[in-house]
Amino acid sequence: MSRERLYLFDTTLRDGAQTNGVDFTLQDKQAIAKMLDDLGIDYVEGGYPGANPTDTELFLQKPALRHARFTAFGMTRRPGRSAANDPGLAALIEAKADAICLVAKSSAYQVRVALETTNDENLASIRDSVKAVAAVGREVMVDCEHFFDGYREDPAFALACARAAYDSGARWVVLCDTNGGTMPNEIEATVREVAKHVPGDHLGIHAHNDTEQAVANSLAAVRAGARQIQGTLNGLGERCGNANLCSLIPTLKLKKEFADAFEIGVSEDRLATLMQASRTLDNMLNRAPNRRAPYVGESAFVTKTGIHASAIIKDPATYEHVAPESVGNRRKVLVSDQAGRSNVLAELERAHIAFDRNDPKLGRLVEEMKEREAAGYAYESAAASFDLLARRTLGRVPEYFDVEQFDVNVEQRYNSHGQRVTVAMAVVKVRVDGEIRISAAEGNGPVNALDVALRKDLGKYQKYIEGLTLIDYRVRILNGGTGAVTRVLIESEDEEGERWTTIGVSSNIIDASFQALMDSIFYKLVKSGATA
Ligand SMILES: CC(=O)SCCNC(=O)CCNC(=O)[C@H](O)C(C)(C)COP(=O)(O)OP(=O)(O)OC[C@H]1O[C@@H](n2cnc3c(N)ncnc32)[C@H](O)[C@@H]1OP(=O)(O)O
Ligand SMILES: CC(=O)C(=O)O
Repeated sequence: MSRERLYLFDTTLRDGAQTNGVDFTLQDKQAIAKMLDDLGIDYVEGGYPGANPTDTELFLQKPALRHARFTAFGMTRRPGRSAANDPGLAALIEAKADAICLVAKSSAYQVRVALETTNDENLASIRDSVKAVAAVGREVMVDCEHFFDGYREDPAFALACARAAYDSGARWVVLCDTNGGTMPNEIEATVREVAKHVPGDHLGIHAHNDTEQAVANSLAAVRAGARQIQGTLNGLGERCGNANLCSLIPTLKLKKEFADAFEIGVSEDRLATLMQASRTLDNMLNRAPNRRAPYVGESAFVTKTGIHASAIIKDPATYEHVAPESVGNRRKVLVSDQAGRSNVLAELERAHIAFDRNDPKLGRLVEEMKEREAAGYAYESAAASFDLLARRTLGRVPEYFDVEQFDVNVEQRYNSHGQRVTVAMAVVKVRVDGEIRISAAEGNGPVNALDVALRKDLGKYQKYIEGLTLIDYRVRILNGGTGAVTRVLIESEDEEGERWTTIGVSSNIIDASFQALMDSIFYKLVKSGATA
């Protein structure tokens, strides 16, 4: 059975740039355009030439794309002006773009209130603008702004706007749920009606996510006949965002209903780079990735419960709707108080710690881990500490050194300039190979002072920890009041760039930090193959 072509239009660089907190540089836009092209997107909307210097420059230096049509966005001519005499339209026509997407009002209310003109003038503006762009040989499409709200209020006028665009030569008439409040059933019914007047293979959908249904609305429009979907990477976009292409693309590729009926420009190989694309965008914008994002989020294929883990190990399909590798993600089985032997065995396997399923020590490890979790440990976030716990249960961690005593002091005093300063000092007494070593250090806080003193002189082990740095320190108070317990998580990195997290729990923050610091050093020694 032959499949119909469904076109993907990315507006990360235009609607995504309308997200508060997002500010692309020219170089960001060029790099993202290339990444979208590599992914197999059909249209990449770069921005609005003439609206700001970055976008104007982007369209002067049009990025060289191999597959995608580079698209410029802008308004139809202003009311009361001719198309030939409209500077905004002129800037669009002059832009180096393969396609031009014009935004036009398609709601009588918006025409009256926002444009302050008549319905007839709005229709004339659509016709004139589309013809002016088509006359210079560009592919033209029209974003019918507020289409669904407009159709609810005055279907004949909304349809007349869509028809004006199509009849004047628009390749695509894109129906926009601009305010993002339309429900999927209404989207489907409306697109079905519109498809009686404008052929479906000329209809597109642009959905906003204000009711968390932009993806569902886009799929509903496709069911009703639309053949172009507009969206953004990671769902960027004005207010609550646009339809998320990182959810839509795998759904279109992997879900039978769509995969059987449609072909998209993203190949299976490129689909496997989707998570990477999602992360690259987050990194560029300095945004923390959404762990719970479908398909590409860090938690999308994670399980921490014993019942699920035991089944996943037998067959991943028991608890996974698609294979994580298909989108470049991976399966993770975590160890926590919800875990059973299967989670623990999976984690041991990941850490290359040989453990016999029938070894009674496995039961002891699970029990000890659960007791510690009940006391406040959270091994799902501290795999290195779990690794040490498991090795210790097997008697495989040498007693490299012993801290016999430590002392931490925090003092506020005046410096020689008469300024009040807070100084932390730590002294650590360590026994290495039967020999006592005492080190002292100052730090910008008590934990820093303790860390520096502890790592100052570990005798024969010093060479293994020279490249060790602490890169993150997180504290959480687990229950308030006088009985509070402190959980400390420390992230470390070594000279090879490997990172690991260790944990400490105590009613005393210094003690909790000390446990996490010790685990970090011991983990590094084990990892380096140091012997006692
Ligand atoms: C739904 C969407 O996401 S649409 C995209 C929205 N994105 C942007 O607006 C970002 C880029 N915009 C800009 O840089 C500026 O708004 C510009 C350069 C386009 C225009 O700036 P200005 O000339 O200063 O106008 P301003 O922004 O104040 O107002 C927009 C004008 O466009 C008119 N307008 C709005 N939509 C349309 C349209 N589809 N066709 C014609 N004119 C329109 C408005 O009526 C308003 O006219 P007015 O100045 O006579 O009141
Ligand atoms: C065009 C557009 O971004 C919208 O109507 O939401």
